[in-house]
Amino acid sequence: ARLAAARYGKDNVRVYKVHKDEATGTQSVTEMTVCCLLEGQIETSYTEADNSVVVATDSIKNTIYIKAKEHPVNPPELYAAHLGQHFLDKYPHINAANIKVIVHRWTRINIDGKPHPHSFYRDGNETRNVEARVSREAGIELKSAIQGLSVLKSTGSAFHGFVRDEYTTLGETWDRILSTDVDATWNWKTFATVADVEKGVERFDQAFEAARNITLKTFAEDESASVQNTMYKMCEEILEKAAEVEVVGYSLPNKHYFEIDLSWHKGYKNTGKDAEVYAPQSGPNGLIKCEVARS
Ligand SMILES: O=c1[nH]c(=O)c2nn[nH]c2[nH]1
Repeated sequence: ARLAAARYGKDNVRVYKVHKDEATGTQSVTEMTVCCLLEGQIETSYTEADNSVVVATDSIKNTIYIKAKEHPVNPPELYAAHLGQHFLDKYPHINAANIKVIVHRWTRINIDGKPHPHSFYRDGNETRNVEARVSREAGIELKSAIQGLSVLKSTGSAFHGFVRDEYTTLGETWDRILSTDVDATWNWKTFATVADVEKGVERFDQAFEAARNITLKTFAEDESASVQNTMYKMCEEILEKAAEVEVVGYSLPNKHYFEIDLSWHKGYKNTGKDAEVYAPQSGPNGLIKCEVARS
């Protein structure tokens, strides 16, 4: 037998960092969950119980905290680049670091119309994520994402004209509920160094805001003919907005809401244009994926 692939490290490292603006007394907080997996000349730790090549996962966890102390944790793309590059700079036998940063939402609470200086609430399970691969071979590869942004529209969605054959029972509809959990990703051009990531660093927050706003606006305003077509429009707009992004992808579950025929009860009308009471489905769900690149 031979070792075909190997990477190891620490997962589920929860990190919180506060920034205190002395001048205004305003405090800002960031909470994230980090995974960091290393690759390199570590084969003998698997094949020969040679631990001399192992940077302990406990040390990797410590490094995640130290780098959060030494460097900004925002944007997460910059923190991930600093963290990954550290392992290449410190350990000659480590050739790649695979990092995932999941940033949780702490949104500032507005009290009587005024933003509170140090109080926040979790407005949804949506997260902002970054996956970074920092390697000697390729440099810094960054993939940003929005995950878990649940949306629903009560109309403005249709689905008709699809294949009808002996396997088809689904009726055509010109007016349906559309609901999904947004999983949007955008891949950046490769950065050669951390300095290159740092130069024009505002690009990352701008792309995140653009991707989130385009997703919500297109979802709301598009007279959707299908999940496929609506998500394609989102990708086109994000590519247009973010010059240094090479590929945009979406993976959208179609979370179905079924009409309930209540005509058995006193002839109640509750289907088609009279539908008001629906049965939200936990599964099965449609799952529609795409990746869109520049032509
Ligand atoms: O938007 C949709 N796309 C599909 O491919 C599909 N299949 N069933 N319902 C669907 N809705």
